[in-house]
Amino acid sequence: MTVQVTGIVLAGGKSTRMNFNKALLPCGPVTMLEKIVDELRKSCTQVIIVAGKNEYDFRDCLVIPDIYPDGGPLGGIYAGLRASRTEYNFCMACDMPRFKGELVKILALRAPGYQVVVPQVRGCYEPLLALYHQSCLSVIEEVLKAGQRKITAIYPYLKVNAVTHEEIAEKLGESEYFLNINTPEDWESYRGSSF
Ligand SMILES: Nc1nc2c(ncn2[C@@H]2O[C@H](COP(=O)(O)OP(=O)(O)OP(=O)(O)O)[C@@H](O)[C@H]2O)c(=O)[nH]1
Repeated sequence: MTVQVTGIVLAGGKSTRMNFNKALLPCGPVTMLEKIVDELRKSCTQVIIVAGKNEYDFRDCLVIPDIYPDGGPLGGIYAGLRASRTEYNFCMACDMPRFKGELVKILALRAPGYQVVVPQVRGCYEPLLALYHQSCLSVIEEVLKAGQRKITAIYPYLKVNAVTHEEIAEKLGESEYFLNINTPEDWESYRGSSF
């Protein structure tokens, strides 16, 4: 990997649709959050969990609260970047059980010269599975202060490198690394396939 990367997991959501904290859903013997942190450790120098008001007890991880209450995932990215010591940071949701740490290395190779490196799956950005440079902070702050919560609202102001799913799959193999779980139905379907 050409650049050092901090892994930032956003785990401060309300999990309203699941009606149970998604980070704590069991994936085999561990929770979904533990599974993700283990994968991030394969590629990242440090892992930060932005917990919002939730409480997590993780050794070897920095667990921090949000800075913007009700800032949503964009606010979580902001808090994570503020706490990080590396220029590039891989920010992701806590509800993506098929995530592979190798993805961070694939995106990091494409980072030099860009502020955001984001997978594009079937033409759509995956903004909660992307690299963000520290220099995004001022734009994120402006967008949050303007009351916007959509992560992609920051993209028009930044140098964004979109990496297609096909390019990623060439290196990672065909996997649903971008799958995210929101509802009990999503969870049942995921469990019905495999961990
Ligand atoms: N730190 C932080 N993370 C958040 C916040 N809101 C959402 N997230 C995280 O961002 C990711 C995507 O969140 P969503 O699935 O859109 O929202 P959610 O609140 O978790 O779930 P719903 O209430 O069902 O919409 C998840 O990993 C959440 O834990 C927030 O305000 N702060």
